[in-house]
Amino acid sequence: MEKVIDAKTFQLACQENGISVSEQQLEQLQKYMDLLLEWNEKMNLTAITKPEEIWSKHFLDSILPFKDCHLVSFCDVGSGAGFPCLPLKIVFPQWDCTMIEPLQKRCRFLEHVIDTLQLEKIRVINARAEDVAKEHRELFDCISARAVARLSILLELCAPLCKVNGKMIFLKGKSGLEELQEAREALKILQIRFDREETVQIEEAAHINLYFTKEKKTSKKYPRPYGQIKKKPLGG
Ligand SMILES: C[S@@+](CC[C@H](N)C(=O)[O-])C[C@H]1O[C@@H](n2cnc3c(N)ncnc32)[C@H](O)[C@@H]1O
Repeated sequence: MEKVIDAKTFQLACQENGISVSEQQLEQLQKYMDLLLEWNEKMNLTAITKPEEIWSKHFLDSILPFKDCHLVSFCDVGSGAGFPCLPLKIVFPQWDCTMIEPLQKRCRFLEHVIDTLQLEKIRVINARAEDVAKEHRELFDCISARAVARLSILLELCAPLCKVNGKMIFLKGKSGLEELQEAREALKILQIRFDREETVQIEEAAHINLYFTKEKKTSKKYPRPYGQIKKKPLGG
């Protein structure tokens, strides 16, 4: 893959992976980048501030793991400044998207991007995933999270939100495989099948994407309160 440094090389990299990105979608991504950099001066949204790094480490990194997904409803847990959900929504506008983010300031930013880009079929829930999951169960075809928690914790937060036979896709750094080993017991308890891992080299860093299928309905026991999950992750 050519080094991704601007809109054109980003578009080519997507094309090589079977994803077509139109000029209008590139403009929307550029606008999102402008808003991210503008708001980042007032609040902590991202440590990545060079445009060429945003194209690769935020946009491409968010989109490539989902290149084979054909979805109806998608939920991003711990969206922060919108990754991976917003680049996905721009490139796959037919998806119905939900972002769950507990920090109100970040939610305000996410709402502002949605309004400015006039995105439809997308919403922000200002809450923690474990609180949403108490009420709203088995709702989404696919749940994802990037840089939110270790895998055994994420599985407990996300499984209740996912439909039976739905997918869970977690974007991990180099600790991904070690986290997978650590989460073996949690997978058994929550009846989640590990499907595959995919390692993607984004510039100097290896990114490990982990793919799962939820096989059975999640017991009402989960998720436990966050304090308990953190203190004693399932199987830990
Ligand atoms: C390091 S940021 C990553 C943001 C984004 N996913 C990304 O990759 O750039 C982690 C985000 O997860 C959110 N978060 C932490 N615990 C959470 C929970 N229990 N439920 C939902 N979001 C959570 C935080 O508020 C924060 O915005």
